[in-house]
Order: sequence, then C-alpha cells, then structure tokens
Amino acid sequence: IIVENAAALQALKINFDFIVVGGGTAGNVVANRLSDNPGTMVLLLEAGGSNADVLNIIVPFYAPRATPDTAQDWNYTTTAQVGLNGRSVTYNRGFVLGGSSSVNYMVYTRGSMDDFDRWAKVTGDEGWSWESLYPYFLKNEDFTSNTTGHYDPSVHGYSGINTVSLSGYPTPIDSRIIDTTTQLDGYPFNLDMNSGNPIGIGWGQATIKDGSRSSSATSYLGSQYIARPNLHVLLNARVTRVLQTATGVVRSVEFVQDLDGPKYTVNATKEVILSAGSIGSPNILLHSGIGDSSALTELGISSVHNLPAVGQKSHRPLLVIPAIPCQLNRYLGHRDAQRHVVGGGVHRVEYRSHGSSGPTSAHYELIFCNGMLPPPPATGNFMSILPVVVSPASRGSITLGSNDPLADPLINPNLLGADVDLVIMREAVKSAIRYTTAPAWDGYVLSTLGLTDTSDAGIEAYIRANAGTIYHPVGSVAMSPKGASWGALNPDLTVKGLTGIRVVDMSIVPFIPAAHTQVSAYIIGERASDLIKQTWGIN
Ligand SMILES: Cc1cc2nc3c(=O)[nH]c(=O)nc-3n(C[C@H](O)[C@H](O)[C@H](O)COP(=O)(O)OP(=O)(O)OC[C@H]3O[C@@H](n4cnc5c(N)ncnc54)[C@H](O)[C@@H]3O)c2cc1C
Repeated sequence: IIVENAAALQALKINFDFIVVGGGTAGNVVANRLSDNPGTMVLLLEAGGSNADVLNIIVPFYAPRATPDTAQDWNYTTTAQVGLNGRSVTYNRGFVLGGSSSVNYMVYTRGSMDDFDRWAKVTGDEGWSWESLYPYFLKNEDFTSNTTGHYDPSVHGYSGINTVSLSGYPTPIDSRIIDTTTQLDGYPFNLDMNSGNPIGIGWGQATIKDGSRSSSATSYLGSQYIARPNLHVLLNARVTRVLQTATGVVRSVEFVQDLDGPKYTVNATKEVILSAGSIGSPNILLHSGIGDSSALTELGISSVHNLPAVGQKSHRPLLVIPAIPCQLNRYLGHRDAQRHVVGGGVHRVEYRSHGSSGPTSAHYELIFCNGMLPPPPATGNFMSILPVVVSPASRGSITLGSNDPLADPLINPNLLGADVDLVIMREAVKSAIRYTTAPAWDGYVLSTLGLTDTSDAGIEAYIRANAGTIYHPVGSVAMSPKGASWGALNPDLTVKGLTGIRVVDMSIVPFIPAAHTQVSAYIIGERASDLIKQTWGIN
C-alpha cells in the first residue's frame, strides 16, 4: 500500500515490525520477502518518488538519459580526484523507487565463484560463498530468452521475480564481436558469463522484460506485492538519522518529507534495516553518531557508537574510460539511438600484485556498444568499446563535510589511487584496440577516435584525462568476521556493538565482485531476508 504522506502514516497507528530505509535494489527485496508473511508489518521509506510513468527509466534505450542531472538521480559529484588530474566526476545514484536498479544500464553479470568465495573467507561465514549463494541467484531470476547457443540454460532460474533476457534484436557488430573470439588469441568464447566462470567473450544478458526495464520496483514491488495490506510504502521520505530507543538499541527512524519541513519519527518493534545504498547508508549512520567518534565530534555530531569503519577505506570503485570510439565506414542502424550493449567480456592480465579474487575473476572488462558514448560528432558512424577495471585496488571513503543530514556527503572514490589500476586500465585500452584488428572487422572499423598517442605514456595520459566511474561503489559499511575489531558489520549484517539495526545493500560488501553490481545487491537482499526471518522465527 502506498501511503499518501507522513500524517496519513501516523494516523494509521500501526506498530511496524520492520522499517526498511531505502526502496532501492536490495531494500525492495527485503520489503517483499518480509511481507510475504501476512502477520509481519513492514514499512518502507524511500527518499525519491515513484518510478511509474517515467519514460526514461522504463525504456531500456533511454537509460543514458535517466542520469545524471535528473529528478531520479541524487546528482552527486566526487571530490577532486588526484588520479584524474584533479577532475571531479558525476556520481550517479537512483533517487526513485527501485533506487539504482531504476536508473542503471541493466547489464546482468553475477561475478565469479572466486569473488563470493573471497567474501566467505574474509567474513568467516560460508553462507557468503558462491555455492551457498547460488540458490539466491536462481530465486531472484526469471530468465526469459531461448536463443540456442547464446546462453547456458542450466545456470539460470526461471521462476524468480526479476526478469533477465538476452538482447531482443540483432545489431551489426554482434557477429563481429563473436567471430573475433575464433580469430584472435586470448578471447575465448564463453557460452554464459554468468556460470561463475566469466572469463571470455559472450552474449550480454540484461534485466529487461518484454522490452521494458525490470527493476526492483517493477519486480519485487510489482502490483501484486505493493498491494499487500501488511506492506506500507512512503515515498519522498528522506531519512535523516536512526535513533536509539535504549542504550545500544537502534529501532527508531527520523525522516523529513520536505527539506525545510518537520521531522517525523517512527519506531520498529523488531528491526530497522538500512538499505540506502553505498552512499546513503554510511551517510545516515554518520549523522546518527555511528562512526569515527572523534571525526564526528569535530563536526558537532554527538557520538552514539564509535565505529571507525563506517564510510572509511572500504569503498572500492570501478573505473571506466568514456570509451575507445571507433569510426566506421558504414553503419546499419539509426546513429544516435543505437547506444546499446550487445556483448561483453572479462579478461585477466598477468600482473604480479593484481587485486582480483582468483583465477575465475577478471581484471578488466570490455563493453561493446553499437553507437558512441559520449554523444557522437555531427558526422560519421561510430561504435565504442568501454574498458572497465573490474577488480580495482584503489580504496576511497564517504565522509561528512557538515553536520547537516540533508547536505551531500564527501564522496572520494580515489579513482586510480593505486598504481596497479592504471596499469590494468592501460592494458585494457590496448586490448580494446587490438580487438578490432581481427579479420572480422576488416573494412568496417576505419580508425579509433580521440586516442592518438598509443605509447604507454600516451595511453596513461588519455586515461587520466578521460576516465570516469561506472557507478559501482561498495564496501562503505563492510562486513568482517564476528568478533573482529575491524569492519562495521557482523556477517549476519547486524551493526557491530548495536542491537535492532542491520545494513542490507552494496555497502556491506568487503571486496567488489569483478562484475556489475546489481545482481549482488539482489542476492544480498535475498540472503539478508532469510537471516532476518531466522532471527525472528518468521516463516
Ligand atoms: C548510472 C548507473 C548505471 C549502472 N549500471 C549498472 C548495470 O548496467 N548493471 C549492474 O549490474 N549495475 C549497474 N549499476 C550499479 C547497480 O545498479 C547498483 O550497484 C545497485 O543497484 C545498488 O543497489 P543498492 O541496493 O545498494 O542501492 P540503491 O539501489 O541505490 O538503493 C538505495 C535506495 O536508498 C534510497 N535512499 C538513499 N538515502 C536515503 C535516505 N536518506 N532516506 C531514504 N531513502 C534513501 C535511494 O533513493 C535508493 O532508492 C549502475 C548504477 C548506476 C547509478
């Protein structure tokens, strides 16, 4: 049930068992799974508005229009990035029901077995291993395509909630991408990059249903779920702090509906679940006095619980350079509209101190677009290859610049902060250029655009001048083993040293998966729901 406003919510006088903060990718999974028991009262508070009827987030083609600088984006920018010649870059996050799953590019990649096995190792909890999480991938997924030879049917789920499909129409670069795998060494064809072994080049899968975006809002909060009488959803409800109801017990939530309007509080009888994302969750905790107590005191925020890991040094970004555009001698589609990812691939490079989780994990990914990113020059036909560092070693931070909970936090992803990331990006750029030297591209690709000096130094300068981020922040409220003196969360996602509050979103991740991150957010939501139900004996 969508509640009209805070006054209407208060008039209901409901004792909510659970309050979920943030109706994003993971938060909507939790709201759905907890409310499937009709006796459990769930309140979901989302800062943004409705996803309904917003064309830019419904039509897959329009995804690049959904952010930045829109009403559905938090419209953040980073601090000046030393590794990018002091540039600040936009840092998009969904500000709408569905969160970033409502504005993302819909690429569906799970990551590798080693990625999740590393989570299990780092947290000491086997429940985070690939094998343990595998059922959750299937539970999330409603795979709909059936193009033989483009995927492995045995590794997908067909009765889940969130739709995943293969590209619905062919583009002129598809066969060239795939043919190259047999013409060049080092790019093996991978029938399905979501099997846990993503190395190679294969057909892209996306969270698209019947030509429309499948987000956590359209799937987990689809009409049959949002109508549940025990699930209440309040939009435009921006949470400013979580509050103690007794010493060490955090079961109260403070929020506003207007930036200069009154503050409201609402209590949970069982738990508050923070699912405000990798920027939102540490931001709320810090303003609540849960973080590094000396840094908070300096800002005039009373320390409630000293937890230095919140927002600190755990935030691993992904990098992408705007693209290696290639000028084509002909083009078979509509020039501007064809910004569509049709294939993808992930690769390893030999480098001693690399940061990937193991042999099944990539160092970099090449994303192929049948069109140009950013928007193309006035004449000519273009495709792009986007190299992405998927196992970056750089670590950044989310900190506060003021004690105003409505002010933007300071987002420092520290892009290219570790030398190895620059080396891997340089190799990825070379690899992208090499890819189009295969016979499959003869007479099709004329030249690259923008990058003229292809020496190591020339490529590095190009990267520093043009690189940005692919919007996959993680680890700003990371898990560590139970009892560890570092980390912010226990492996069951409870906040260390506090009762009544868990964090469930991408901020919990100790190491980034070498993948796009929405699938992880979904399965974190799925496992967390089971952990919460176990704690409270809910079926
Ligand atoms: C432009 C873009 C493109 C991307 N492309 C892809 C892709 O193609 N494939 C892929 O796998 N991943 C992609 N990602 C990343 C992926 O979408 C995210 O990693 C994932 O959705 C994050 O899920 P989450 O639950 O952690 O956070 P979110 O989905 O961001 O949810 C957080 C929610 O909390 C709300 N919130 C925040 N603060 C407050 C507050 N104070 N009070 C109340 N509510 C609050 C937000 O409005 C939001 O709805 C992309 C991301 C972006 C931004």
